[in-house]
Amino acid sequence: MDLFNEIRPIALADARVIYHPSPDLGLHPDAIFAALRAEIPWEQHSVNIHGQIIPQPRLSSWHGEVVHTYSTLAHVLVPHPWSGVVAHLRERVEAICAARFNSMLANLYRNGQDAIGWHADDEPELGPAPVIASLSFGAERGFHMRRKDDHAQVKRITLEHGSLLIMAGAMQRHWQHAVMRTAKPIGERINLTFRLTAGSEASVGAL
Ligand SMILES: O=C(O)CCC(=O)C(=O)O
Ligand SMILES: [Fe+2]
Repeated sequence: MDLFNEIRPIALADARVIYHPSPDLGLHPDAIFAALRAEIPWEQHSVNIHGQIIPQPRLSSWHGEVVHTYSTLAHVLVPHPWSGVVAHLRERVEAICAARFNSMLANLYRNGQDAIGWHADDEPELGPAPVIASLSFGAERGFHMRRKDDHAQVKRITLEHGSLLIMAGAMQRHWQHAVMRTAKPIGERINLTFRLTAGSEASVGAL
């Protein structure tokens, strides 16, 4: 059996979701984790909820060619240029997905208390049916999905060290996702989500 090509479609109505437990990323996942941990400039981002500045329960870093000015963010995020292992992974993931990505959000979940709440990556600049490629390294975490119009429809998968989750089709239109807090004593997890964002590429140089 060729483990690198073991691809598992996730059955989700009105969405296209594919899970690769061990895609060929050209480097061992342990080495990728160590390189990402050291190379990425991890930052504390905050959201502005009705004038209250709230730090996110994780560290993050934007990379690529697109400036993000999402309404909930408390500050404009100027992305870091592609470099090192991040640039390498972008090429590998583009080849595996046969898709182009110009933006990547990195998240560092320091322990089980770090999380990301229910949301969909449905910003207009991602388009109606974005392909989002999500790489996971380090501690395994549960990835929860629920249907936007029926929160009783839920699905949970485990994102393993070195895995790739591809979210496509109308996933972001019909489903939300989250990584919940856990009381389990677990270590660090790094997640990278590669996206293709329209619009603001030209403004990078202006900032
Ligand atoms: O950590 C994950 O697996 C998900 C991250 C996520 O949903 C996001 O950055 O939009
Ligand atoms: Fe997301």
